[in-house]
Amino acid sequence: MLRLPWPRRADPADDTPRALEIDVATTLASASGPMRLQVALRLEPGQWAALLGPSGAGKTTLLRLIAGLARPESGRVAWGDEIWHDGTGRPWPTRRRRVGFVFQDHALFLQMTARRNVEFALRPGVPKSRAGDWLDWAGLAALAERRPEQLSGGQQQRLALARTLASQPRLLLLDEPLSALDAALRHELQDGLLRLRRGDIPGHGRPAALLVTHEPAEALRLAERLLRLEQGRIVQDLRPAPLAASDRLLVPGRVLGRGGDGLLEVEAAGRVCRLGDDGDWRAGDLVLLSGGGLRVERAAS
Ligand SMILES: Nc1ncnc2c1ncn2[C@@H]1O[C@H](COP(=O)(O)OP(=O)(O)OP(=O)(O)O)[C@@H](O)[C@H]1O
Repeated sequence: MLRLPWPRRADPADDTPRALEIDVATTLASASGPMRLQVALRLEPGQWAALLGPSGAGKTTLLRLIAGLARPESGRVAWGDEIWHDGTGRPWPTRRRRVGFVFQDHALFLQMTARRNVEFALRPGVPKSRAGDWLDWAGLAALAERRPEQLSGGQQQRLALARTLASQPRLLLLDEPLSALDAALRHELQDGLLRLRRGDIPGHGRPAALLVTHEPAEALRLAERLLRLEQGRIVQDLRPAPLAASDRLLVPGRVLGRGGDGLLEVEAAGRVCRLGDDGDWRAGDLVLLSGGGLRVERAAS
C-alpha cells in the first residue's frame, strides 16, 4: 500500500487552536565562532509571545526552524498532535504547517500589484474581495494597484503583513513586522494586531503568535508573554500581568547593569535612568518603571 509521507488530516481547514511545542538544537556560525541554539518552549493555544534579545541571538533562526524553512540538527517541533519535525521521516513542508511568516525583507512578489500579492495568499474558496479588506486594514487601499517597487519601505512592510494575515495562518511568526513604520502607523497596526489576537476580525480565527521585536513597549502591548533569547538560549520567560488603566505611568525598560556607585541603570523610552534599587537584577532584565522612575518592578507575574 502507498504510504503517505505525512499523516492524513481529517480536515485540512481545521483551525482548532493547538499548542506549539518545540525542543530543538542546532549549531550556528556566529561572528565569534560556532553558537549553539538550544530552545525548549511550549506556546499555549492562541498565546502571543514576544521574542526579544540582542542582534545575533538566534531569533530569526528560531522562527525559521518552526516554519520549516530550516532544519534543526536534532529535536522536535509539534503543533498539537501534528509532529512537524522529529528527525524521523520527512519534516512537514512550510505550506502544510499553515504558519504565516513575515520576513524582515518582506519577500513580496515583485511582479504583482499589492492587490494580487494579497489575493494570491487567500485560501481556496475565499472571495477575492477579502483582499481589499486586508489592504484596507493595512491602510493601503489607495495603493492597491501599485507594485512593491512603487511602495515605500513601510508600505511594503504593511503589505507583507496584510498578505500573511490574508492566508489565515494558525501560527504567526513575525520578524520585526512593524520596524519600518513611524510611531503613529506603528500604533495603528499594533491595534490591528490586537484585534486579531482577540479574535475580533470577522471570518478569521485566533492564531497563536511569536513576534520578534526590539521594542519592549511593543512586546508588552502585543504579547502576553515575553521571552528573552541570548546566545541561542531562552534566559527569561516572563508573563507580565495585564496593564490596568491605573498603570498608565508604567514604562517598560531594560536593566543595563549597575554603575560603580551601586546605582541600578535602566534604559527606558530611549533614556538611561539611575535608580537606588538593591533588587536582584541582571543586565537584560525587562522591567516596568513607575512613578516617574522612582520604583522599578519586575515585568513578571
Ligand atoms: N543558516 C545559517 N547557518 C549558520 N549560521 C547562521 C545561519 N543563519 C544565521 N546564522 C548565524 O546565526 C546567528 C543568529 O542569527 P539570527 O539571524 O537568527 O539572529 P537574530 O537574533 O535574528 O538577529 P537580528 O536581531 O540581528 O535579526 C548569527 O550570528 C548568524 O550569522
